[in-house]
Amino acid sequence: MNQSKEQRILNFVLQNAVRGDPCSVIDAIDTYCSQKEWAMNVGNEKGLILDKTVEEINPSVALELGTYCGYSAVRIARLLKAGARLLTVEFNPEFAAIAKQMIEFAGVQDKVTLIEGPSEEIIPQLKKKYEVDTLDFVFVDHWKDRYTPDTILLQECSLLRKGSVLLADNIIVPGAPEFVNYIRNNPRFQCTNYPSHLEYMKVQDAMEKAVFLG
Ligand SMILES: CCNc1ncnc2c1ncn2[C@@H]1O[C@H](/C=C/CNC(=O)c2cc(-c3ccc(F)cc3)cc(O)c2O)[C@@H](O)[C@H]1O
Ligand SMILES: [Mg+2]
Repeated sequence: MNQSKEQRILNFVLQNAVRGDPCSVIDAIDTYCSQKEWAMNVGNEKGLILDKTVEEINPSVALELGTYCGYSAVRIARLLKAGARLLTVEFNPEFAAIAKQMIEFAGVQDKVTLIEGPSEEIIPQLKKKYEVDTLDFVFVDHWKDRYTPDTILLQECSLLRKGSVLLADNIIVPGAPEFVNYIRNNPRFQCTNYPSHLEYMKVQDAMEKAVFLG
């Protein structure tokens, strides 16, 4: 059975990155996906916006919706302080298996809890099953039509506190118009738009930061 693109990305990392060096893993994925096969990793340009947001917040507990191959999980986890943790949710078993290996190779597995399952099922479990009180940071990068329902679900589950920060990818491409409308017209969120480009392309994209006001 021939390999998947995600398997080819992982193989390229295993052969070209340095075990235990998250930056080499990030660079290897970006090299492969810009030169060989495009893939929907947040990439290096939007990745820098993600880095700056994570560094500004310095979260103790972070959540990612949509792990895919683990590129942004490695990006986030490498910046977390001692004792801080990232919970990342992925419902495709094949992608979860790839991401698990990617996270372990990068050496950030002690900071990352990869949870296999759909976000709508996992979010309500975070408090009791995953011992989360509230989330300091949420990176939203899964199905674009799920951004709004999951943002509402996070609020319903009392997982956001005054100052919790959401950062959403792909505001322009593929776009999340319903989410943009919801979050920018919601008085409980303070929004900031960060224009950028689609990963590995010259196409315009953007990220949206939304601070929960409590
Ligand atoms: C059902 C909702 N709940 C979910 N719970 C857990 N994991 C979920 C969920 N949804 C999706 N996922 C996973 O998140 C990932 C999906 C991400 C969706 N992202 C995109 O579609 C996307 C697409 C593009 C893109 C841009 C331009 C194109 F021409 C083509 C594609 C760029 C991006 O940066 C993207 O993030 C997958 O790994 C999927 O299995
Ligand atoms: Mg994305």
